[in-house]
Amino acid sequence: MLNILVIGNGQCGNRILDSINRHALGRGKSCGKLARFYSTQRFKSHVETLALNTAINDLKEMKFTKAKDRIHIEHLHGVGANRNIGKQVFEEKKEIIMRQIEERGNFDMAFVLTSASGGTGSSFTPLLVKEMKKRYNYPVYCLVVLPFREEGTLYLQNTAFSIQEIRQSGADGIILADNQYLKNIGGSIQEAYDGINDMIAERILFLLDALDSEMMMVTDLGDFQTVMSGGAGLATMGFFRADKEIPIKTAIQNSLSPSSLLFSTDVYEEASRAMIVIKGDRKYLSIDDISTEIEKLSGAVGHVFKGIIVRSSEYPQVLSVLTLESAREMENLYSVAVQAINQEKTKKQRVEEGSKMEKAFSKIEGMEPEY
Ligand SMILES: Nc1nc2c(ncn2[C@@H]2O[C@H](COP(=O)(O)OP(=O)(O)OP(=O)(O)O)[C@@H](O)[C@H]2O)c(=O)[nH]1
Repeated sequence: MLNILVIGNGQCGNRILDSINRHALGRGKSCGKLARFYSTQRFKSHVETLALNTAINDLKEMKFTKAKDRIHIEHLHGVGANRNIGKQVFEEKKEIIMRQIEERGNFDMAFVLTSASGGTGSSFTPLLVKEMKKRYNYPVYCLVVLPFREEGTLYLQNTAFSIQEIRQSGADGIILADNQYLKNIGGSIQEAYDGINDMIAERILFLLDALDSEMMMVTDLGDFQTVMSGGAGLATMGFFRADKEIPIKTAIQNSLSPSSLLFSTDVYEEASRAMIVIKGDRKYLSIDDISTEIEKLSGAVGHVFKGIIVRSSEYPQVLSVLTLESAREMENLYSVAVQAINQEKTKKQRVEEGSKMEKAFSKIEGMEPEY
């Protein structure tokens, strides 16, 4: 049995964590508010979850995460997308935060979930990972959500710096999920968030289940670590669940298709290593067909680990984890972020030079109101 820690930082991280807990409780979206009080989690592994946030309202909004796992790091009502304040708060509250992790015992692996663009999650995550890697010797993976590109200059510049800092923090890999890429999920913004969070939760839970299952063909934590250490330290995940009998080759291809991935990439061009885990009834899992399809992928990618879990009377499900040696979409994002940083810099300089407003204000210097 694996011991796994999942931490959600900031609002986005908290919400994805809550979605993971909801799925783990086996609950549908309509589940009542009180579920957390009488349900026990149905993880096979021993999974501890921890939500950290400076904004108490974000923590209160969580429905499926136990109160003892929602930790308020006091600082007004969030850090307002200011990563410098976020970093300062983390340093001030570091021991309180690390004690929460310490109290939860020892782990085989940890995930840290966050948005790249907000203030709290994106500034806490690199510092937290750095601290965890200093104190513990288990791998720490980050799942990082990229912003909608139209969310503004501050979010774009935060993204550029936070991803760079997470890469330098000692994290054992970064799994990317891109709001912009996934936004065609449709509906209102809240529905899009819920849909994206569910996609991420489903993939993470499948992965945890796979790493801790009896397999006909085995992929384990070691294989996952090898996959994640490949490429440029960036990865993404795909998932496909068949709702009827379909050829296993098609199910594998579907898990690698654009509509299944969390981040825009052509896996045959940009992936560096992969892990494919297939689950389903034995009668759907032709080993020959699986091998042919996996060989096609390894021909393009390099090394592909494959795992097969037999679950009677289940249609095939396929999870793909792919590390990337290049990521064109990330390069585009950094170009846009550089423009955003320059735009902010120019604005700041204009304010500092401040001439126009300062001149206007100074006109009344030394004067008194006359009545
Ligand atoms: N996928 C997804 N993205 C979200 C969700 N909530 C917020 N975001 C994205 O997260 C980014 C903002 O980061 P937050 O996590 O809200 O910020 P925070 O870490 O709480 O930081 P502060 O509010 O600045 O203290 C934006 O790009 C949002 O689009 C969510 O539930 N799901």
